[in-house]
Amino acid sequence: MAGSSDSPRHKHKVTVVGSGNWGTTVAKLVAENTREHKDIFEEDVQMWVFEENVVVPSDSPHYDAAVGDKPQKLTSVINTHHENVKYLPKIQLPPNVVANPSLLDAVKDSSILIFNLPHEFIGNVCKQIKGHILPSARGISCIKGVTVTEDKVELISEYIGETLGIYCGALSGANIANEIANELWCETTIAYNTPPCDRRAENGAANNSAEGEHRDARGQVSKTKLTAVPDDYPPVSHAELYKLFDRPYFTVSMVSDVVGVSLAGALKNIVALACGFIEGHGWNMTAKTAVMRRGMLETIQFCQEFFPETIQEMTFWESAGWSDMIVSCTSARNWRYSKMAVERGVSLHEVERTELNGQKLQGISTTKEVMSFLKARGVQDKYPLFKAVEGIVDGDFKVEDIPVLFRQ
Ligand SMILES: NC(=O)C1=CN([C@@H]2O[C@H](COP(=O)(O)OP(=O)(O)OC[C@H]3O[C@@H](n4cnc5c(N)ncnc54)[C@H](O)[C@@H]3O)[C@@H](O)[C@H]2O)C=CC1
Ligand SMILES: O=C(CO)COP(=O)(O)O
Repeated sequence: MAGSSDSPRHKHKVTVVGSGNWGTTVAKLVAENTREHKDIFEEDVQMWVFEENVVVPSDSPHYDAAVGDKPQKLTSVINTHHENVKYLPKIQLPPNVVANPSLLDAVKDSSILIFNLPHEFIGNVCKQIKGHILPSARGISCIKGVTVTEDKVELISEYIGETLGIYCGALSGANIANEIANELWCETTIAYNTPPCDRRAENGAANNSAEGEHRDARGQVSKTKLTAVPDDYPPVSHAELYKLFDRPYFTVSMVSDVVGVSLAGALKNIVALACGFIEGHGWNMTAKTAVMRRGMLETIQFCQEFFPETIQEMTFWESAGWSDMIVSCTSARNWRYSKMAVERGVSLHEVERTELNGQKLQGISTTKEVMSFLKARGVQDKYPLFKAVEGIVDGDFKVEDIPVLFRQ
């Protein structure tokens, strides 16, 4: 019953969909919090693992001479040793992170779904779980990327929400997974617009209705009719999400601009590639800051051009904005490996294949998708840096020609 003062009968079951470098790190920090907030969340956190066979290295404390180099299921290694030896080695996971190779079983009855995998896989994952999740589930996307179909660009959170018929917010920030897994302090930004049908806590019980409409990323009334979070569950609003994600080493800032948080996180990967190319070519911080500045201008321009109703410029001063731009262009994977590609004179795909042990460079596909969208709209020349990055990836443009972009 709306407004009942009885404590909710259910707790939120949390599932992390994905178990790469960042997926496993987020599962770790969320599982630490579910243990501390047992009144709101079930303690165990399901982590869906794209199953594969792994060989535990002989220098790992989990190496078993009896097993030797025989490949073992990654889920079984994680559940036995509480370590993701492939994607987050040398980090102890809390025992309440439960690795699950079955996607449908991992999401079953979960009321909070955290999507955290490279963006190229989200379409297939959503296709599989559609119709198999709680209709009242709520999502948070930690994915940095966009979905482009012909001349339409969608935020990943928007795509997830529309495909699954749920509301989905976004988490993004200056976050290097290995640092956070080692509990080195940083900030992050979570964008979440509590749908009107869920606003019992904020509005004093009365207007929690069984289903309702909400506004999409463009500020329009969404075609998706939401099922409200039932009253026998704790609410899902800023307060609960803060408790789920904030750690002493992971400071969360809650905002409502899903567009700014999502697009800043996606587009900075294009700029990070440019900075890697620049440094690989032999230029240094002064050149890189010029590229960061230009990249941020094109990012803000993109947000204003395609999401003018909802974008909030203050978002670029959050961790998801300038902070992520700086960290990504100076120490993240897209920067590091694009620098290596230029230094070695090989393609980015080649470096990804040989150096990343299954991890993905999101900048490569994001550049392609964003450029295909801009070209379909005929506005690619308004984004000269993004265009140059595509040209360099394809071998049609030289790194040393980048300064030409800055001449009016
Ligand atoms: N690693 C980091 O420091 C950070 C990453 N992110 C973002 O988080 C998202 C996830 O990245 P990571 O966890 O770092 O991934 P990752 O690049 O470390 O790992 C790749 C993951 O993809 C999975 N995979 C491979 N083939 C698949 C398939 N066909 N279907 C489904 N999954 C498959 C692998 O099992 C693995 O879990 C990305 O959008 C990234 O931009 C955001 C902040 C920090
Ligand atoms: O998003 C990130 C830093 O905030 C991580 O970026 P990379 O995927 O390039 O490592």
